[in-house]
Amino acid sequence: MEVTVGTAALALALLLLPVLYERSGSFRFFCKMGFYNGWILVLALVAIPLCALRGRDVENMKIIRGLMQHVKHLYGIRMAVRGAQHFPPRQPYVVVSNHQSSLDLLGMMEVLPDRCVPIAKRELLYMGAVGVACWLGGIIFIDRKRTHDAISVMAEAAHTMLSQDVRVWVFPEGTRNHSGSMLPFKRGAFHLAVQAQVPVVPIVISSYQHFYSKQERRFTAGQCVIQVLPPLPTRGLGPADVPALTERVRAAMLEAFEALSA
Ligand SMILES: CCCCCCCCCCCCCCC(=O)SCCNC(=O)CCNC(=O)[C@H](O)C(C)(C)COP(=O)(O)OP(=O)(O)OC[C@H]1O[C@@H](n2cnc3c(N)ncnc32)[C@H](O)[C@@H]1OP(=O)(O)O
Ligand SMILES: CCCCCCCC/C=C\CCCCCCCC(=O)OC[C@@H](O)COP(=O)(O)O
Repeated sequence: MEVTVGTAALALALLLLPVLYERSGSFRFFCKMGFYNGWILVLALVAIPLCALRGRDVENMKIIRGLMQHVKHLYGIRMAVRGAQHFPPRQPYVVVSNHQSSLDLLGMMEVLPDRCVPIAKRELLYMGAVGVACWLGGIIFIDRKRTHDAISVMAEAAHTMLSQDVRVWVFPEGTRNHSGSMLPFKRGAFHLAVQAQVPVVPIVISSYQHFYSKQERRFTAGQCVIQVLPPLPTRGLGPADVPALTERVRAAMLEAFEALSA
């Protein structure tokens, strides 16, 4: 008898789910975000054996990028890339981009250059299969609670960039920012570029506000623009130039962000 009641309750709940999905925006939002994270987990499980053939290697980012590129279609997100001609050919550089949400992964994978790895918070490493896939992809992990260690990792990255022809992608805001603008930039990416004497390539992802809002629990189909801005050279610059370089790049990115998101 208990089993029958339980089964009936479960069946009723399952029948109600599509109604709830149709009627409740919040429920839809959580389903979509849950699926996003779950699907990335599944993709990571696919990526691991493929990447493991090479071991930890930045070339594995091509596999990760390839596996991620269909995800935007599942959500009806159209992405337009502008300014791709600004990527310097055949040399290391530091990409800096704004960071609104974990959806930025979609934009990143849309334009991620070959041999380019993100710098990520250490916590990602502990996300099960996702962490393993990131590690195999050569992603550089930093402990944000230990400034000194993070700076050492960045200094090491400057050597790796030059010795192994690697590009690095940094979110200089240092955290996701849903405010509709940009946080002040941390200077790590710019120290890195100056230490390696490589250009900074700013990338701006337009606001998601018209199709995605965490606060309002709204997530519909939509469109976003990914704008690659002209690179800024750092040859001849030293540590004293880093604050001005940081502000210059932020000002250019903010201007582009406001224009793209208007
Ligand atoms: C198929 C599916 C598979 C899986 C799916 C694939 C997943 C892809 C994953 C993508 C991951 C993306 C993840 C993104 C993130 O995790 S964002 C968060 C982590 N990133 C950052 O934090 C980068 C930005 N932060 C910085 O640059 C910081 O400066 C940092 C280096 C981290 C240090 O931060 P903090 O402790 O807060 O200190 P300050 O920024 O205040 O800096 C202190 C002073 O040190 C100077 N400084 C900074 N860096 C350097 C350096 N490299 N060399 C020398 N000096 C440095 C800085 O200027 C400060 O001094 P002043 O105040 O300027 O005098
Ligand atoms: C054994 C443990 C199992 C744990 C399983 C967890 C499963 C999680 C599955 C998928 C997660 C997909 C993660 C996508 C990565 C998004 C990158 C990102 O956006 O990181 C945020 C970081 O930039 C800034 O972090 P904060 O805004 O400071 O916070």
